[in-house]
Amino acid sequence: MEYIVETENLTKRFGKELAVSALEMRIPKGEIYGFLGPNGAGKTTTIRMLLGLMRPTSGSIRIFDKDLTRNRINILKRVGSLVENPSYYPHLTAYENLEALRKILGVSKARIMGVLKIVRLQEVANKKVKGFSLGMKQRLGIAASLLNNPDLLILDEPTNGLDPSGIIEIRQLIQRLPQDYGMTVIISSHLLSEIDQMATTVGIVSKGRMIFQDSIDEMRKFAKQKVLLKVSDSKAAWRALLAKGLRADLDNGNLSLLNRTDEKVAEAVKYLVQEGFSIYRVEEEKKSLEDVFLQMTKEEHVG
Ligand SMILES: Nc1ncnc2c1ncn2[C@@H]1O[C@H](COP(=O)(O)OP(=O)(O)OP(=O)(O)O)[C@@H](O)[C@H]1O
Repeated sequence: MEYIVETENLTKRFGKELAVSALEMRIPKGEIYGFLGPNGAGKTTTIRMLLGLMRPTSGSIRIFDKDLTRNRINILKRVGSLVENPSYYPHLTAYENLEALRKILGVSKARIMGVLKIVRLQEVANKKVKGFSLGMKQRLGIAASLLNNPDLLILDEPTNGLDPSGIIEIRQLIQRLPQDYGMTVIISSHLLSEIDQMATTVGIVSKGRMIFQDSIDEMRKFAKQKVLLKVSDSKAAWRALLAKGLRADLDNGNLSLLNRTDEKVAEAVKYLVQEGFSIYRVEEEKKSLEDVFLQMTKEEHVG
């Protein structure tokens, strides 16, 4: 497999504290790599090392199959990044802000409208940034990170502080990048729900260590959610569902459906009602990243 990013034993210490510990990151080409972990897990430290902003205590980083320390400038020319909240000139327009960066990067003027289109800000290109919502500012930050037409895009918590519609906009924008532009994307987050529908590969860090690295489908097996049913007689209802061939679980008196498709849930509910059960609640079990961690640390899985 062709890896765009490959780290060996990547380690960073701050005094006695081990912020990143023997990380073996493997990011295949064209993937959206969700880099997940709770606050303080070491995501930002790892990203800073990938961007050559911080030296590893030990270990090595290969990007585009070249060693980062020896080919720093050539590698970073092909990398775009958005780390921390970007700063803008609020009294300048979106276009003018990008123009200032364009000159530094030495890319063509045409690229400015190109990246504004990608992030769907072309219509407000000539509006001052001070009137922008947080979501628009984040999109402008992504536009800036795309100016040099990178092969690898690294976004550190780009959805931080955004409302749900802002998160969806960023998601839709990022999802198109590998297909439309051949990019590989790293996106870090402390929220599984944000990464869940965007990433194709996932790396999960906890206390500086990689505790899981595999495809999103493999991760979903761990994070499998259920539909919980609150019914009048859960044990009898469970038996009835099984007898009907519907997959269900009874755990401490709590009944849940294992097949979450709309059709199967509707079928189960309809059947139980027909059989005379009262249904008080049908709800989706929400698993937090912490729940998934707990499960994963029990069965360590680094693919
Ligand atoms: N410059 C620094 N000096 C000392 N300790 C640091 C430094 N930067 C990070 N750390 C420590 O390293 C650990 C990992 O921090 P890091 O910021 O990489 O985590 P994170 O996963 O990105 O979390 P967050 O989402 O909160 O940014 C933390 O315990 C943090 O306190």
